[in-house]
Amino acid sequence: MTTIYARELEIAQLAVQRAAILTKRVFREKAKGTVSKDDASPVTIGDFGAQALIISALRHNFPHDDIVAEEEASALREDAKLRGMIWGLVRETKLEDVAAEGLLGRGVRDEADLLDVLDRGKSAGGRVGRVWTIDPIDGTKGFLRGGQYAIALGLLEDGDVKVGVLGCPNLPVDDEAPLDVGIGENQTDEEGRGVIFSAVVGEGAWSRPLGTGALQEGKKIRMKDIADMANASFCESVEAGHSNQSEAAQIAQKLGITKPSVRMDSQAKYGSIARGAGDIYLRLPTSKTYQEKIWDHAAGDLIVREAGGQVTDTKGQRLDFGAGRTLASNSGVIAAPAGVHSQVLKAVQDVLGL
Ligand SMILES: Nc1ncnc2c1ncn2[C@@H]1O[C@H](COP(=O)(O)O)[C@@H](O)[C@H]1OP(=O)(O)O
Ligand SMILES: [Mg+2]
Ligand SMILES: [Mg+2]
Ligand SMILES: [Mg+2]
Repeated sequence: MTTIYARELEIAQLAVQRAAILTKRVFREKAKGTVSKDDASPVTIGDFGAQALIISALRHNFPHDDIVAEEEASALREDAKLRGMIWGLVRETKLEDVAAEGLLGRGVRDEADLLDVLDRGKSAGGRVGRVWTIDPIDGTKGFLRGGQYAIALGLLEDGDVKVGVLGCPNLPVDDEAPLDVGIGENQTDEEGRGVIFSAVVGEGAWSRPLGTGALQEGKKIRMKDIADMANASFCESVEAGHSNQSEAAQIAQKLGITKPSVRMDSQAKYGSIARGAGDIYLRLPTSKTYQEKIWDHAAGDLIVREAGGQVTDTKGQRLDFGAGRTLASNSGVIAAPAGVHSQVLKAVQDVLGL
């Protein structure tokens, strides 16, 4: 199905699938080992564990590639209890399919190696060479409340996204399921939930069930054409601090959208519009100082574009993943089907006064 990035795609999907086994287990456990980071955002043993598993798979398969990952080990160096909990999870989490697990390599050796592995994600990124971006749990707040979250992995080459994988354990497998199935709180990993979206540049985007063994068969996904804006649905963050929801409502009204927005955590929004469950994703800056992180957008950006969408910031510029660890040259995100993107952008710019 794919040519030049076939191996990267396979390893990335298996690594995400294995990480999801760990995060689902943490979700079921009472003690999630939640600690607060410097910016007051939460991180759990699920975030650390998933990052360690993904990096160990990349270290084995692509030892020369750089990695930009959200988490780092400093909090664990001082905290033996937390470190021990994470090590236990990492050691025990394996894909059920022995051949698939074998492809991911030997894994993390011991607690000291766990810290080293986590700290391999400190690359500065940039415009040169191969750089993986990892968000081990995107939407940690969603994860904690039982809403949507995603495990996000992207491969950049010279600053461009070439491969994107999003594991969404709480989204319905069914690409036809309505956008508002699986949002809100206390989603459980009952039957019929858990999907992996993936894309390779120039080759399209796929969805497949998020399993626990070898990869299941994928289906091509496409965005829906919007024939009538009145029936379009748009999604945005649950968190009012992450995106300006009152401006988004004005933009929707200007476009003639009549349905209320669907609020969903994480890059599950990108996956949902890519498969046509929703139409438009708006993320409008709430502050002049917050810079979006590349791991929060790389996979989603490619999946939407390969499904027939266009993704820009509010200035109409493509997201610039070569700028470093953050999207320093961008402001906000507008993702929509290519045929209506310019119309949506114009409404955004009118409302924001750009
Ligand atoms: N002030 C902020 N503005 C925008 N996004 C933020 C802010 N603080 C954290 N984030 C990140 O926004 C993403 C969640 O997106 P959404 O709001 O669409 O669910 C997360 O990646 C979260 O990080 P994290 O990965 O730590 O959860
Ligand atoms: Mg975080
Ligand atoms: Mg994130
Ligand atoms: Mg995260």
